Amino acid sequence: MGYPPPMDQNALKKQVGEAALKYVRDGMMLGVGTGSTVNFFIEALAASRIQLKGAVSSSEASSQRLRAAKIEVLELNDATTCDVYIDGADEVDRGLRMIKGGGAALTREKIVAAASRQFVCIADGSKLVDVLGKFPLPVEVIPMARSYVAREIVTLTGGQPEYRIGVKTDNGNVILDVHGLSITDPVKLETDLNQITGVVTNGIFARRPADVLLLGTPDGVKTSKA
Ligand SMILES: O=C(CO)[C@H](O)[C@H](O)COP(=O)(O)O
Repeated sequence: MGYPPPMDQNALKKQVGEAALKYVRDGMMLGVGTGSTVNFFIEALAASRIQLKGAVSSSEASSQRLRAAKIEVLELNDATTCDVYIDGADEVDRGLRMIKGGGAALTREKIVAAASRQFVCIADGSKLVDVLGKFPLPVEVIPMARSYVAREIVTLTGGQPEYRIGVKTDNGNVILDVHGLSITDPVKLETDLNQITGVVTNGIFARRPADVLLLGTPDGVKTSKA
């Protein structure tokens, strides 16, 4: 005894979920992402006294949690822009570029991130990588184009696309997870994948990286800025 037990991944997610409150103020229009780290953020927000103008959500799942916390959820078309967007990541590099979409919400996440003035990424320390790509890259695809897009992805990247069976996105589409990538030029691959007909979008967030990264570590929250 004498040493505190190591913090588990959920404790680190909770830590950064709570730390993200520092970026949220009364009267803001808030963009809210998707996933277990964001769920901790929503819990912290619900327990706070912050009075938002409203929230724009990146998924039906987050909208439900926000409404349960009595936070008004608006359509992006009505909100126009968000002051801050808070979201997690599956991988993040030191340039604050990310892979996202493990929860299949990548397209709406990318849209809300694009329409937000500031993007604060919250992640536990295991998500930090030198090179993106160990986490299979999610690509949202129009269902009828699935096989065609998979073949094009093999030709373009040399990676192995795998159909995420049983998953339908909030937009009614399917997900291909691309294994075996080492993404040394994330902006180029993000752009090139989106040129394949039938791709809705892919989970590389490099053209619009995060502005701030809050990384949960056993030594506390580490903040990096772009
Ligand atoms: O991109 C996402 C959902 O599409 C999530 O941000 C990502 O999967 C991280 O999830 P978690 O916070 O549960 O680790």
